[in-house]
Amino acid sequence: MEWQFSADTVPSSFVTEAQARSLLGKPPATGAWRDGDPVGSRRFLHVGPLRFEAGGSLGAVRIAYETWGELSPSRDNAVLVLHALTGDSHLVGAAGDGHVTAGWWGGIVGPGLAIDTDRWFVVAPNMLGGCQGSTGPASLAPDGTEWGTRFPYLTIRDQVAAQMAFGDRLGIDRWAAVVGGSMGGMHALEWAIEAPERVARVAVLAAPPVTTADQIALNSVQIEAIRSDPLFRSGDYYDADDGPTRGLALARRMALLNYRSPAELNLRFERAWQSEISPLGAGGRFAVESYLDFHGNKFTRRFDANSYITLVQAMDSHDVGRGRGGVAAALSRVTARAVVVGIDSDRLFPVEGQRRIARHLRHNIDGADPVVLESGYGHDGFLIETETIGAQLDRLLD
Ligand SMILES: CC(=O)SCCNC(=O)CCNC(=O)[C@H](O)C(C)(C)COP(=O)(O)OP(=O)(O)OC[C@H]1O[C@@H](n2cnc3c(N)ncnc32)[C@H](O)[C@@H]1OP(=O)(O)O
Ligand SMILES: N[C@@H](CCO)C(=O)O
Repeated sequence: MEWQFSADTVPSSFVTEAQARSLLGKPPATGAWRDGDPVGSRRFLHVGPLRFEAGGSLGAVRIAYETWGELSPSRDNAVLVLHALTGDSHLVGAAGDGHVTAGWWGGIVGPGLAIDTDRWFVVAPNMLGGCQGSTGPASLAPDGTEWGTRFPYLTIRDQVAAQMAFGDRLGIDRWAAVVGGSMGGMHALEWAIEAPERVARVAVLAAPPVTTADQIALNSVQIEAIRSDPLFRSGDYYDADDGPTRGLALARRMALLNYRSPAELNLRFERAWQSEISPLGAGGRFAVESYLDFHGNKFTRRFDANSYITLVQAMDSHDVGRGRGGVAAALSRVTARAVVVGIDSDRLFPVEGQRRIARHLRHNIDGADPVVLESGYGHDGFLIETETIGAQLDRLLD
């Protein structure tokens, strides 16, 4: 266990596209990261122009993605895996540039695993608005500077529209399965509702049919934590030497409280006190505070604050029933064979949401019920409980 971070640590920030281009010796103009260019194990495709629900638009959109396995000659074995709020395209460790990283679903995707890459062609895009290669607020606009606050307001449906255009460019008319957890589960649900003819199977893990007032409230204090950091500079911080790392780290601490369960935190950290690194002499911190600080600070090195706000607001927009006659009517459009998984200790997206989804799906493999996993890990159980989550995906794909 490492203890090197304190609440006062000022971490180095997320690396923007402009900085990355400079490090790679690429000219600071927009247009690099051409279609098919590999960067590590990532590739890129451009789609667009796209118009968005709230009225904004983007002339061109870059989608970063990774794939595993082989597409069959009849193109009928493609599985789309959609990541959660702060995830990315990197499902499985790869040695693209000699650097091996674990990937966020390494226990689920791979040869002989639940999503068996000897059988399925697995595609994982980074979502529109993100900051791991796809176009987002930290990407360069046509004028060569970051979009920043000029980036359009996005909804979950806008992000799925971008994923559909991406699927078109890949030449995949129909997915053998669309799988997503948390925010990725919102996307998966939208796919199955909006384009039932393109989705043979769908897995919705730890995601709700609508983002509730309670969940919007949890998101709103996180957004405010970022905005109230003076270094946020109303969103125009890309040219500054320092950014809103303190506000972003605080937002992540708040979010983490909803990602884990009270029982886990109590069991794991108890009232343990640590004073080894205290800057206060006689002071110190509770171990759980140190844990939150650690994750808050670590997060600022991989995520952009404007992107975080864009994605959280997209989650707030989620309501499968909007303009479709309500939740039940929307869900009744789904023709895909489905599995819906909830986690009993999830305090972010409680099981009641998954019950509501399962109740209205015509081809849910468990009838009117979701699968409810018993796990102490809370919402993050869909990332941690790979054996039990894998078993449910296995049932769907069998
Ligand atoms: C699809 C997607 O959602 S992708 C995004 C998923 N990734 C994330 O969310 C990134 C943040 N990470 C996490 O939330 C978690 O690591 C998970 C969900 C991925 C995995 O959970 P766990 O295996 O339970 O990891 P846990 O939350 O215990 O974190 C472990 C880290 O906390 C550190 N830690 C644990 N206790 C303490 C403490 N008291 N003080 C400081 N640091 C601590 C550990 O040293 C370890 O550090 P490391 O990441 O450098 O190895
Ligand atoms: N740990 C996940 C939780 C949200 O589902 C993430 O950061 O994306």
